[in-house]
Amino acid sequence: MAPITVKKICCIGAGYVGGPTCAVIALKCPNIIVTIVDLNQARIDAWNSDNLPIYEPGLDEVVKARRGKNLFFSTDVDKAIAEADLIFVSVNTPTKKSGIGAGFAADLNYLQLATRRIAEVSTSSKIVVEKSTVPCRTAESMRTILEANSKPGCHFQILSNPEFLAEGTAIQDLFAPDRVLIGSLQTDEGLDACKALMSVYSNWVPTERILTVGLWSSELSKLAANAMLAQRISSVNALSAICEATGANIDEVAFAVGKDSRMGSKFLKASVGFGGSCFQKDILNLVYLSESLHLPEVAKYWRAVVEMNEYQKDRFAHKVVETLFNTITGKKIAILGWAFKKDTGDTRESPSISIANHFLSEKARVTLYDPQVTESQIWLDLTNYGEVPAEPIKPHVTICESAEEACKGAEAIVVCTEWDEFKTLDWEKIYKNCPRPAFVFDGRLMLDRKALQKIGFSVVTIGSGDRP
Ligand SMILES: NC(=O)c1ccc[n+]([C@@H]2O[C@H](COP(=O)([O-])OP(=O)(O)OC[C@H]3O[C@@H](n4cnc5c(N)ncnc54)[C@H](O)[C@@H]3O)[C@@H](O)[C@H]2O)c1
Ligand SMILES: O=c1ccn([C@@H]2O[C@H](COP(=O)(O)OP(=O)(O)O[C@H]3O[C@H](CO)[C@@H](O)[C@H](O)[C@H]3O)[C@@H](O)[C@H]2O)c(=O)[nH]1
Repeated sequence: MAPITVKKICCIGAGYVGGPTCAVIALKCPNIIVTIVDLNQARIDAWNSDNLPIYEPGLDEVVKARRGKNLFFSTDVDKAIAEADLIFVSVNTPTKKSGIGAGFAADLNYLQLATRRIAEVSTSSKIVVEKSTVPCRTAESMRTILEANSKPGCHFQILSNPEFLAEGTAIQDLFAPDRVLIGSLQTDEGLDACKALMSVYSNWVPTERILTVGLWSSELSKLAANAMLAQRISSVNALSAICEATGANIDEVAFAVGKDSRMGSKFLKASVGFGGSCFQKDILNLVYLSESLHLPEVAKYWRAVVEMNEYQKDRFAHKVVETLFNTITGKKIAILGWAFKKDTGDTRESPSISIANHFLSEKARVTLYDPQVTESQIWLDLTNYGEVPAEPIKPHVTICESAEEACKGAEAIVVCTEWDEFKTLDWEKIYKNCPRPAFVFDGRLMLDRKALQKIGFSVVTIGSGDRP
């Protein structure tokens, strides 16, 4: 059979993954027409404007370079599907909120609706690529849906091509990925489809970095990668508690451990806990998968990674209360950083949310500052998207335009996100405007502890105890 040439790509889902990934494909493959579609009109309007819907360093330049040339954003989902030879399905797969598996299993409703739409509007054969993170063997149900609803003569090949980009570094991750993983059925048709997708990536990714495996291995590798990354953070965070109790220092321990070439130094930064839309969701998904496969010990093992993360967030919030002489009622507490990590405006599962809720439940007055998160997003998070009434908390929360404003008069300054600008704040000036004793809680181990102590602050850091 002649090799399949990909000329038109459709990406369903213009979110944190679909947008950047397919914008980079458009940049690197000027001969391919890439159309990114979404049902959300406001999101598509933003992609077509000067104010992109997500903040990601380097993304503006990529989009501006190709938009209107071979990169298009549209809500006309059906047209883009019908015209494409290859379709990325990059829709959200959140944790189920109700029904069987609630709180653990992935909600595959968006994925299945998109799949059904592909079958219904396609008048020619297509390669359908699972880009969303899904449980192992999802491709099988996608195939059943496609085959049951397709028109005569339309054939679909399904590939798994999970995305490994991290927010905040998405563009550099996409430009130079550690690997691109493609899973396919090991049939002639499956392998041909795999070659077609490889030909897209090989426009910029070295061949040795494009890994081809079976479908189920590819699906499971994505969950496995996230579970093992999160496990490292929970391990280092568990050790941070031992450091605080013994006088050891977690940065020193992590440095020493990470020097072992079998382990490596990355992803060993103790913190207030991991956040983001993926780690917790994907581990819970793995827990559910393990339970469904009657592997309770395996499920218990992975669940502990999430439990340790909850413990770390609670432990940090408790430490603030304890240090402020066991009460923060009526006290002003400044939270610096609302995003789940620096260089993104994304707040999904951000530890700042749990920590702020903890302070509010203790009746503190909370001031907040984040350089990228909008005030309306902060309110959505604080009210759990409208599930918690805003009125009772409104008088206790102030969202500020700068870190300095948030810190003015605060009895404690709590750093929750490692934004670079927090390192270079005018800490002397901030100190002058704080009541005494003035506390800084560094939940990211990012500030110069000695310099702050010299100014007069009492500094409490995750993973370093007071014992000499
Ligand atoms: N965010 C990340 O860093 C990241 C990284 C790797 C993988 N992933 C995975 O990628 C997937 C997408 O994540 P995201 O963060 O981009 O989600 P997102 O919520 O930002 O974007 C998903 C988009 O899909 C749209 N959508 C849903 N159903 C649709 C349909 N039937 N037709 C058209 N549009 C539809 C939604 O409106 C939304 O805009 C998830 O499975 C996630 O686990 C995310
Ligand atoms: O040493 C570390 C590293 C990270 N974090 C925290 O862990 C969370 C996740 O960080 P990161 O993994 O950098 O960002 P994500 O965008 O969530 O990316 C993860 O999740 C994506 C979605 O599946 C995957 O594609 C990526 O490979 C995977 O790194 C954040 O709250 C970080 O602050 C730490 O606390 N310590």
